[in-house]
Amino acid sequence: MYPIVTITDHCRKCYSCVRSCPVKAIKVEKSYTEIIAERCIGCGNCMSHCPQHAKVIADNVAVTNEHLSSGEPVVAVLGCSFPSFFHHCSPGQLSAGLRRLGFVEVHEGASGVELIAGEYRDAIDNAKLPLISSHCPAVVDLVERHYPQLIENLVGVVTHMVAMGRFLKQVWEGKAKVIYISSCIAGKFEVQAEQTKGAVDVLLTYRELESIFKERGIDLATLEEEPLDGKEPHMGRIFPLSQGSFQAFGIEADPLDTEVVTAEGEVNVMGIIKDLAAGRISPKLVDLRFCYDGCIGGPGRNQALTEFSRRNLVISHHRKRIPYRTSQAYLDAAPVSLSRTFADKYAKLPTPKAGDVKKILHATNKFTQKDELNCRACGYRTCREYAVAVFQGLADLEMCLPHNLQQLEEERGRLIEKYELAKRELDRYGDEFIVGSDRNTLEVLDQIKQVGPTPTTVLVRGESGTGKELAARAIHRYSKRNDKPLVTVNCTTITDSLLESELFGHKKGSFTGAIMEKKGLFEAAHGGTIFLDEIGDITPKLQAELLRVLDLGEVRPVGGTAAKRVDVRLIAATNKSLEDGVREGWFREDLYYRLNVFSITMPPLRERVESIPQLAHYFLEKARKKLNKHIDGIEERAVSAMVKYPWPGNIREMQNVIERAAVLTHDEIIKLGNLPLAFAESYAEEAEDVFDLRSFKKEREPHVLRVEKKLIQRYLADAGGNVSKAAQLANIPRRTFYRLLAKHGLKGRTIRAREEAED
Ligand SMILES: Nc1ncnc2c1ncn2[C@@H]1O[C@H](COP(=O)(O)OP(=O)(O)OP(=O)(O)O)[C@@H](O)[C@H]1O
Repeated sequence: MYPIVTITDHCRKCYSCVRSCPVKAIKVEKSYTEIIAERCIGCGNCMSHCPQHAKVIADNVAVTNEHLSSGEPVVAVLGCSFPSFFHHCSPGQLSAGLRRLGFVEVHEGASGVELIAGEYRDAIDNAKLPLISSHCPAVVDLVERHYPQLIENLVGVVTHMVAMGRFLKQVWEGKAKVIYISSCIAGKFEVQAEQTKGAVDVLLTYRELESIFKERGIDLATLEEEPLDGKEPHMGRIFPLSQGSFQAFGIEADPLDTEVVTAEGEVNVMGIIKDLAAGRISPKLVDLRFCYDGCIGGPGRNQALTEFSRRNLVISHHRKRIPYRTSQAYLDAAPVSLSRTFADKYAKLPTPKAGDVKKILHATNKFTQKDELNCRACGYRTCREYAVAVFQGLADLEMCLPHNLQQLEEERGRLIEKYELAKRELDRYGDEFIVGSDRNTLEVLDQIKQVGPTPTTVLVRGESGTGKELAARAIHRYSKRNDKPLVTVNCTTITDSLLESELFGHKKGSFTGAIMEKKGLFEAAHGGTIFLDEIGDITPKLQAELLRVLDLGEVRPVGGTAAKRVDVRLIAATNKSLEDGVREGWFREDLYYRLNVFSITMPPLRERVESIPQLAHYFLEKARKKLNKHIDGIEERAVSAMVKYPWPGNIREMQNVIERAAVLTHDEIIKLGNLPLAFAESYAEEAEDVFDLRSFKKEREPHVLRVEKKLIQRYLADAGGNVSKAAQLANIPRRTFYRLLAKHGLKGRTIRAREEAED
């Protein structure tokens, strides 16, 4: 199993691991970062620096427990730095605890240091090349995986851990398992490496051991001390300290000696290795440890203690007397082979060709040296290093934070623009429909339904407030683009100079105030419809540009040369006569023909009189909702006044009049008195007409009656007073004739006789 694993759910891609990895052994996957096993040297930096604890040591607790319960003898070896971790108990108590777990013997790894000390002294004496110490497994991995040219410089001696393993296996004739307990992560690689395999069975960290004690309920500080096993080490115990290896190996070290160089910590070690690889230095021996503070600073160290305390604990352990029980087998043991070989494990990454890096830099908006911020947010030291990593498949383009921020900022701008557009639309129109059932309105609706689904440009004409914009919206709604934006622009509300940039966008710096590139409304409407209201008011320059857009289907941002393709349907509106414009020269004839492909004329409200009551109630409903006021309806007299009123401001005026009346009324009904004075006047005129009509009726009545009486008398006379005959002559029913006689107080023959007498 690989010694360091990623808990992918915990990884938040902060790139701390990328930043802290000295050898580019981290690959960025879609949602987490992963260790590249072939490149990793086990230094544990990625683990120590991960704020989310997403990189952890692979768990060896289970395998340890398996060995302990297998019935086979298992021997524990305590790494040299153990006193700086288990400082709440004595070594004897630790030994007792380990025995309780089932270990048959407990040794100190420091004895292994003393096993290899002689080998080191010999190697130095016989050195023909600058030697690199091989007791730090991270350094060995660094050379094997990244600087294979230095493999022959490595001292061909095993680490003290492997030395101990081999020694114990020999004494136990291979019948015991050896578990080494340490703070070193790289040691886990060494346990598995081909050249050192078999010496140690498991490398358990101090923390893992601590968790086993906890799990078993063993409190070390309360235990009776038990002796440790094997040969008691001496100077080997100071090996884990910074520069402790020379004393432990018995090598005279002079601080002024340039032949024997010692270095600890990533930066120093990397520097020396690079110098050696480049042939810049050639000392006799470089003694290296990848961890700062030597082996007491390993990734599995006790982090609650300072380096100073850890150092003191190791030194005081060295000075103390420790209970030991050394069996004869260890005293009689034959020497064991401590040599080893190394392998070339170099895994080459692809090298970018000329232009590859540039292409990647361009993709993250870096065109000049100044654009390369080298901010390290991606984890790489420079933008170029990062671009190379992208090329090598280790990093991806999304890791560049400044680029991401810029993109987000742009996206935010686009969203704000979209939001503003949508809000503007919603505020003004909501989901309004064309109301009205008069002949003219129905005709317009028919035209809208016909032209809507086609891609044809539409020119909507009509007086102000007749619903031209509403018609444009309806056309868009009936079109096949109704899932795409409808962008409306009133050409008179923006100054001429700004309108052009508003419509077509502008390049950064194209005019004062153009601090960043801006997309135009034509682009915002891409795929949908643009409605240009008051088209008769645009400048000749804009007319020319608009013609270009309509002819070529592309826009040219202000200050830019490159055109952008747009797919936009145009609906224009005007209340001006464009024909007059063409005649008088203020409107381009070619644009006029381009716009006037299909024209719809919105009738004025005075030509939709039949729909006035319906519209009035529709707007009352809207006002009621807007004002949240309880209003039942509109008084009959007020409706009549509206029907009579000429509505110069058309439907918009009606909407305003009703909303105003709804505000003013104190009753639950809108009355004539709530309408502007002009309505009361038009109502009074109508009332006067009615009065005149009545007086006419009054005047006419007596004349009609007189003529009617005379006629009846004549028919009666002609019929010789015979009523039936008279009715026949008059061609009306007899019953009706009798009613008329009664109405005028006449009688058949008597009438005649009297008439004759009168004559
Ligand atoms: N038939 C209708 N049914 C319902 N509401 C209407 C109708 N016609 C117009 N309106 C409303 O009247 C108001 C004015 O309409 P619109 O803005 O479409 O007119 P316009 O002709 O474009 O005006 P202008 O020429 O001044 O721009 C809007 O609130 C609109 O919703």
